[in-house]
This record gives sequence, structure tokens and C-alpha cells, in this order.
Amino acid sequence: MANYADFQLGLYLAGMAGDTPPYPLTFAGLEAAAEAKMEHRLWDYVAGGAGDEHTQRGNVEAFLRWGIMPRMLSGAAERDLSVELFGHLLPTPIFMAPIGVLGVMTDDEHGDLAAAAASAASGVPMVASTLMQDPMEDVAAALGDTPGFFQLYTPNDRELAESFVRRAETAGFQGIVVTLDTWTLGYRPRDLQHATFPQLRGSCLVNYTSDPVFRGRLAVPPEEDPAAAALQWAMTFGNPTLTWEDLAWLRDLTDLPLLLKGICHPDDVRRAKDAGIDGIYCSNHGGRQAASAPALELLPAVVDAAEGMPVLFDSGVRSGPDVVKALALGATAVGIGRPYGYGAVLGGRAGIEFVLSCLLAETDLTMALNGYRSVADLTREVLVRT
Ligand SMILES: Cc1cc2nc3c(=O)[nH]c(=O)nc-3n(C[C@H](O)[C@H](O)[C@H](O)COP(=O)(O)O)c2cc1C
Ligand SMILES: O=C(O)C(=O)c1ccccc1
Repeated sequence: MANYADFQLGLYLAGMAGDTPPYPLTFAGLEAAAEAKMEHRLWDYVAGGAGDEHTQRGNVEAFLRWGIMPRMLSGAAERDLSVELFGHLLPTPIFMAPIGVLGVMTDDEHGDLAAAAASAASGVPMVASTLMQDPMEDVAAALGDTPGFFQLYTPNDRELAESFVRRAETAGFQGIVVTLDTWTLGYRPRDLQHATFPQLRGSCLVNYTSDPVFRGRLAVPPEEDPAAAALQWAMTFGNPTLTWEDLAWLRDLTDLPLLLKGICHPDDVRRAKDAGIDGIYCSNHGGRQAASAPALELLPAVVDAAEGMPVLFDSGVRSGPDVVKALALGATAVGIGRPYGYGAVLGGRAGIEFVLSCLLAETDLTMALNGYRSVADLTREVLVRT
């Protein structure tokens, strides 16, 4: 039983002693501070998205169309924010979504390790991207007792995919999240404008360049010719021909819980279930991939089709009330993307921990003041259309 509202009290007490909060307290504030600090092209890459960016704005607006029904005198003085996921009792219902350039978003260019350390300290799980600046083995080792998940971008080279999954298992990750919505890059005008594609410039490819299968595909070691390694990465990164028929192969790769990221249609949920998948991750990639793909609107039908199978959700979560709303619509756990990324930009591990603490304090207080004691209390009846 945790009381994240103590975090708020700590901010008041520190403020009265003359210490103002170290980082902004709102998403708008985080965005502005991160933009001011970041190299312009990387900022556009992280903050931007597909097309006219209506999709990512729509993600945020979708939350505003719901309100939370307040209930009084319900004895919510103590809250329990814990959830169970694949046999792990997690202290909070949020997790860090994979961010494939996190590695280069911190001053020291070890953003992946910063997130892993924040995960170890907070108990908030991290879904570690295939695209990291530190090898997955080091990241997994830094997670401490907090369960971590490895996000797989399935390359068009089966042996390489198999090597990634074997390494993730050996490293100690507790599940594999296969991202399906990025088999090719979305239409991103900001990045097209500056020709920004960090991985093509060699960033965050360490899981590839440290992999024996990938190295075996290169004529010269990546240390001697990084540009050739980046080109080889570009040729192997995505697999446009992957279909439902390949799921049996993916399933056979591991006994770990296997989740599919980017599933938003109930029929796709049922197909995943038939293929022996353990969890669904409903997301539109933060509005970065398919333009006009909704996310939150599709969550209830995904949850219904999942029939009890865990459903993770991300895209547009910016505040504690957003976390509560996604849980009330049936998510088992709620993913945070850009907000913790901006925390990483502003303060590395400390910045991430601060952003997560703010989100959790606000989630906790939203439940408290509206009269809900546990995540189990958050059902669809809690929400009202506004
Ligand atoms: C800069 C950036 C890089 C991302 N890289 C990955 C990635 O490597 N793998 C992946 O599955 N999703 C990736 N995503 C998508 C996130 O996991 C998540 O779906 C999205 O950020 C959620 O939306 P939000 O940013 O509005 O919270 C990335 C998102 C951002 C902003
Ligand atoms: O930028 C992204 O959202 C992302 O996940 C990605 C990373 C590298 C190549 C393609 C997509």
C-alpha cells in the first residue's frame, strides 16, 4: 500500500524551505523545457509524428472526452495502485513505453541505463526498445528487482530475430513485446524536412552491432565501418512480409510472455489469442506511424475481445486522470511515452523518476478525491462522457 500523495507534501515542504521543484510539473512545462534544451532535429523527431500531427493531438483530446465520476464518503483514505501482470505484482499501474532514441536523449547518451535505473528505483517497469545505445544485457542488469520487457522490432532476418529473443531471455527480461505497427516508417514531415533518422546516422544500434548474427552479416566489423553497419541495419530492420502465418514461428521462439504492440481491432485480438499470444498492447505508436489511427477509442473493444488476457495501452497519456481513464476503460497497465522521455532529457534518471512520481501522485490523488480505493474499483461505470 503506497501513498504517492506524500510526494506532493514533500514538494510543498521543500518549496517552503526555498527549494522550487527541480523540473516542470505539467506536460506542457516538460515539453517547453525539453524543446529549449534539445538539439532542434532530435526535438522534432521525438515531439513530432505522422502527417499533420492530428493523430497525436487526437490521442490527447480523446482523454478529454471522458470525465471521472466523483463518489463521496467511500473511505478512500488509503489507496492501492498495484496491478498484477504475468504473475508479477507491480506497485503501480504504469510502465515506460519503448523509446528507440532514449539512448541519445540524455546528456551522457546513456538514456537507456537511466531509464533502467529509474525503473529499479520506482518499480515502474521499462519496455526496453530494440533500438538502444546500451546493450540489452547491461540494461536488464540495471533493472534490479523490477521486471523488464524487451521490445522486438522483428528484422527480415529470422536468425537475427532469434538471436535477439535468446539474448533477451538470457539477460533476464520477463516478456517480449513485438511491435507490429512499424514495419516501415510513417510519413513524418518534420523528419523529412531535416532528413532526421537517428539510427541511419548510427545512433542506438548497439543491440545490432553487439549481436553475433548481425556482425556475421558485415564484411568489416561495425567499429571499423559504422556507416556500413547502419546501412545493413536499414536493410534488415523491418519485415514488410510478416503476416499472421509467421506468428507460430514467433510464438515458438520463447516461453516468456509474448505481447503484440499495435493491435487495435477486436478481430486481431482474437487472432492473436488463437496464435497463443499472452498479451495485447493497444497503441497507435503515439501518432507517429499510421495517420488517423485512433487509440483510446478502440481500447474498450480490444479489452472485450481479449476476454481477460492482459491489455496494455499507450498513446496520449499525459496526466494522472489519463491513467485513471485508461484503467477504467479496461487497460491492465498504462504506458507512458514522451512524458518520461522529456524527463530523461531534462535530468536523466532523476528527471525520469520525477516525471513518474508526478504522474503517480496525480493518479493517486485523482483516485482518492473521486473516491476509488483500488484499480479494481476503476470500471467503465466510473467514466462519464463530457
Ligand atoms: C521518440 C520515440 C521513439 C519511439 N520508439 C519506439 C520503439 O523503439 N519501439 C516501439 O515499439 N515504440 C516506440 N515508440 C512509441 C512508444 O512506445 C509509444 O507507443 C508512444 O510514445 C506512446 O505515445 P505518447 O508518446 O503519446 O505517450 C517511440 C515513441 C517516441 C516518442
Ligand atoms: O520513431 C519511432 O517511433 C520508432 O519507433 C522507430 C524507430 C526507428 C525506426 C523506425 C521507427
